[in-house]
Amino acid sequence: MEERILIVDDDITFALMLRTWLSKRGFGVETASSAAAARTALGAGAFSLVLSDMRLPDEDGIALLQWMAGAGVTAPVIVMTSYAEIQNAVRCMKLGARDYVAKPVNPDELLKKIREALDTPAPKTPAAKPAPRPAKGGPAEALNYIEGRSDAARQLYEHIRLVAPTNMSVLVNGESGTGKEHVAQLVHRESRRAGKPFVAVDCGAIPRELAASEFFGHVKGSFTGALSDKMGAFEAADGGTLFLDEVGNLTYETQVQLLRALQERRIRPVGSNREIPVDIRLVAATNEDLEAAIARGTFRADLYHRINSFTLRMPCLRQMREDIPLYADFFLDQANRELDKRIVGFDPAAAAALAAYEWPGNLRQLRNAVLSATLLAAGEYVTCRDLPEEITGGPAAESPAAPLPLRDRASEEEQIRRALAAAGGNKSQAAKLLGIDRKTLYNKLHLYGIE
Ligand SMILES: Nc1ncnc2c1ncn2[C@@H]1O[C@H](COP(=O)(O)OP(=O)(O)OP(=O)(O)O)[C@@H](O)[C@H]1O
Repeated sequence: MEERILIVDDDITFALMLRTWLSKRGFGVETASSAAAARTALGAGAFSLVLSDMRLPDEDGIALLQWMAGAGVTAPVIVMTSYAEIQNAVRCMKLGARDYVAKPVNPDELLKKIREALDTPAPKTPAAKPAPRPAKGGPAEALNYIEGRSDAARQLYEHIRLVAPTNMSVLVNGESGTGKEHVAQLVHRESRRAGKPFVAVDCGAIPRELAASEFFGHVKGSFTGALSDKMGAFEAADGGTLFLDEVGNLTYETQVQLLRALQERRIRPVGSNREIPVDIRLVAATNEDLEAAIARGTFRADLYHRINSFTLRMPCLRQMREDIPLYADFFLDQANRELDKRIVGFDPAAAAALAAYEWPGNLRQLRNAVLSATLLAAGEYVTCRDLPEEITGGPAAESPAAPLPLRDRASEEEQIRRALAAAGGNKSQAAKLLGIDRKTLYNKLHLYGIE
């Protein structure tokens, strides 16, 4: 019998992604977007495990745990929580949660914890069922990205999920570093071709004279240097997805050849007279305005229409400002793992500098900035000193443009202490960082007894 997991999270996109990912690993998965829906689902069917977010729209994870204990639901619970809420996760563990994972979720870690929870019977469970091993895990790549929560990001992922299951050719259009290749892979993973190959060709990197061979293959001896038979990208992607990156860089001649192959659904390797039928779904990416290229006469209109049954427009990072902290935390987590460091977060000034910057290099630039800052950070937090100068506005400009919001009383004291530390004890500077005037800061210092 398959193991059934209930995911409780009001972030529907994330829950669906997790459901797909876990289903592919052999679990039966259901989702609930509120504590009330979770109670209904738990009441209606047996689950082997519950994976619940800490914050739910109607109640928190703690209340759900208490209800489960009262209702005699013994399935182990793993809570998902942000770094800021680790304290609550600890409370959940005291209330009987089996484990917790930090969001953004690291898929390998999550799978490991799920398996551990399923393999170790709960102390009070009298007859734990023998757990059949879930299907073997696929590449960890599957969750190696995070979905933004801004309107622009939500709309992108909504469109991806609509177009992915179809056979339509997709053009991914956006600035460099916005994650076009990631999106192309996601379209593949969420399609019916997911079990088949995903073959990426960087159209900007193929020498003109080798393009035909790269796409269609060649037979030995067909040209100087063709030392053996070679399979082309079309044939390699048969049944799956062919991803043409930087499609605007194709020469006119190659565009004609591609168009023919796409129309006829057959290819002929260079030097061969054998035609091979191919079944591919095309995803192409570009950071160029292809319509302008058509107007200039450098890109064929007929090929454009072939590769562009549907356009996915990638928002640039500055259009998703509210997602910057989310991505920054995600990249920090990646960097901590990669560099074996334990940096907890960004100090207020660094966080504000990240939020205010324009990010011409988009997610790639943010990832690189966070990676190098993680390497440089000497304390617990990334500070402005650790960030590249173009982001902080130079070594002297430690004060960011955007003020830091003060949220609730619990976090306020901590924010104030961090702002003071970031400002080297200078109260005017700290007040500026916090977006409050000096007098208010003095009042608050008095209130919290901060010297
Ligand atoms: N949603 C995401 N979550 C986490 N990381 C991401 C996401 N999207 C992109 N990245 C990271 O940003 C970097 C750039 O992504 P990618 O190569 O897909 O961009 P691109 O738009 O194809 O860039 P280019 O046009 O320059 O080829 C990658 O290192 C990737 O890891």
